[in-house]
Amino acid sequence: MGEETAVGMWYFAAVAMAAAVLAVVVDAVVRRAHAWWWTASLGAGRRARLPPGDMAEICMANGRFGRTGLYRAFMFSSPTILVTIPEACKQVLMDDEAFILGWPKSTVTLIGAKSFIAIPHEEHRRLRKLTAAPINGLDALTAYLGFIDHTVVSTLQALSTREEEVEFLTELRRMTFRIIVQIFMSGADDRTVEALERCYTDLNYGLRAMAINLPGFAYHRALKACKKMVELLQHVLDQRRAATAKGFPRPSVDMMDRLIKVEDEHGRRLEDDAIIDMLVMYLNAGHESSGHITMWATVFMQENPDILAKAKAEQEEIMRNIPPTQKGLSLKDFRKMEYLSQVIDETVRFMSINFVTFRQATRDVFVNGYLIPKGWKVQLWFRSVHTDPQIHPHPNKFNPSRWEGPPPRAGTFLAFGLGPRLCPGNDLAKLEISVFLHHFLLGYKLTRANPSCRLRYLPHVRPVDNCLAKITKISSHGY
Ligand code: HEM
Repeated sequence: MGEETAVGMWYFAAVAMAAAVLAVVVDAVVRRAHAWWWTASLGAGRRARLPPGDMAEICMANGRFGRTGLYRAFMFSSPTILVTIPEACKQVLMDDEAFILGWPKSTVTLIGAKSFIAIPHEEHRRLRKLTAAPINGLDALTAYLGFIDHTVVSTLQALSTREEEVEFLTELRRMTFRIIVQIFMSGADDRTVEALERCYTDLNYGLRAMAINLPGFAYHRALKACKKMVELLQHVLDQRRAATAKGFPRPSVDMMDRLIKVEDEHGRRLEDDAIIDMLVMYLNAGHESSGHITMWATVFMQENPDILAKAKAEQEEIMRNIPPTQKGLSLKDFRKMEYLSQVIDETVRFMSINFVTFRQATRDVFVNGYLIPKGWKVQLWFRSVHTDPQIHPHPNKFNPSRWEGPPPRAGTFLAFGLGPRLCPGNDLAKLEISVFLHHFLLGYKLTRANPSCRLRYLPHVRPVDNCLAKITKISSHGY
């Protein structure tokens, strides 16, 4: 190497080093400027009560600042408190006066300004009571059990007769979508249901994507899907109103009927756009998570022969006790599925499909001794709670038996949330997932095309091949 080349290399290395140092210094200055900008107005007293953190755009909370459970950061252009421990999550989730929802604007645009994620407190309570009652509690769900059972059986039959491999997740999302559509707008024609289902695929990719409204971006496609969905739902609503005006009797009351008829204390009814936003939200929340969890529970059982054998034995026992005259499953049978229920709880813990949720403080609040200032956003990290070894020993082990015994301490299991915003579809979700697993365990096998397929984490964790697999019927077991 010539002397000149060596000098050149040293020079290059020195410049690179200086650039790196400068980047670190600029980064530190920007962090301090951020921190100063957002905290200066709080005054020294309130500032001193803030949780640790440095208002950087991304905060490596737990590791960097010790186990305080609350950290401050700067996310989605807002000063934010991240909450990662059960007691603090519980306090925030239970208090819907001090903490309203705080979803990013881009999410509200997609899900609807008149849906639960954006309507005022009182309106939320009123509409939640109306819509949650028909799907909450096992007695209310009796009305849907026959349809769920029938849909599951026909889905599995159809999948197992397909020569080629199928995208198991896609098929499950379709199945759970058909179930939620039946509950919310029974009798919708197949073309509308399929068109809506396609829209939801685009909507979901956009929900947790960067809000860039330019062709080629997921958010742009999601906005287009939303527009189409509103048109489709408006058409169904118009048809429903026209049929009612002509006096055609409805075979049974579904959620759309309830939303059309409901009146507030002044006798006012919901406008069409409010009904549509509610439908957009419920149809979305009502099928995506259930479809994903059904897939993961099936996959985990296939991957763990002991768990599969135990779950199958429980279902065989239930089958032995079903009288020959009974058609399909009953709620009594479902109540006996104790181990299967643990498998589902473990799947929702293990996958934390809804890994984070968003709130905003309406006033200064102290949580775990730290101040959450008025107006600041709050992110509740359910995944951190579910993977904390001090709460769930060996969190990376899929172990349904950890749910044996008394119910978990409040706040340690947040898969369905908690408090006034607790998922109103939790019983429905568990019922439909159980019915699917019941039939699957008794008669089918899943053979994945790419068992160690790479995962995609947003919007929900899933294999990139959507769980491409062959479904084989291995026994007819009474069905
Ligand atoms: C395994 C399946 C499911 C999981 C893991 C799940 C999870 C959750 C969680 C964590 C929340 C609370 C969010 C928060 O506090 O900000 C929630 C809310 C909600 N879920 Fe579910 N969910 C599931 C199935 C369903 C189903 C089947 C429905 C439809 C009937 C549904 C409808 C909703 C609605 C409407 C909300 C908003 C409630 C409100 O703001 O008052 N979910 N869900």
